[in-house]
Amino acid sequence: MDIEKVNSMDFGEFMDVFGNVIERCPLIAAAVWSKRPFSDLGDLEKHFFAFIDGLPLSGQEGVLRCHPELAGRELQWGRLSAESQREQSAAGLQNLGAAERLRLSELTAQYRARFGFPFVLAVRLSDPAAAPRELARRLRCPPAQELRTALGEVKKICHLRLADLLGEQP
Ligand SMILES: NC(=O)NC1=NC(=O)NC1=O
Repeated sequence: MDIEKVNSMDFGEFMDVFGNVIERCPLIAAAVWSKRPFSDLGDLEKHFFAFIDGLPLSGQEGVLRCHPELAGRELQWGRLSAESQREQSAAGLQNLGAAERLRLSELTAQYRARFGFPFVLAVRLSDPAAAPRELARRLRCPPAQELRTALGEVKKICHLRLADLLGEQP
């Protein structure tokens, strides 16, 4: 899909395609539609990122809270969005051993208890086996710093999803 096609989309088409590039936050795509025409993928992405950066703290935390846990119940029960399902299963999170799954769930529970939002990691860009180690490292970060790190992961996921949709190299 090229950027001219994107610019020609009406609101419904745009939402059908881009509504979930930020996981379970269609409001962001609905707002970004107003910014058309977009010059290229980078311009489209810039508007998604700018919306997130312009949110108040409560809104930024809300974006993170819309993300499913890594290898959590929603993955077990097949309740993930198509995009998350693809990402998490491609990262092998569906095939964790019982001990690995328990370790990850313990760490994600500690993380959520400390920060008030789930641990978000762009699993397509990281070694999934390193997720527990990365989670344990980030668990020790100051809240303000961790919020920035987590939003950075949301942006990486957004970039990958947009690149997929526009048929570009991520
Ligand atoms: N909590 C998460 O990090 N979730 C996810 N990361 C991805 O890359 N896809 C997800 O669903």
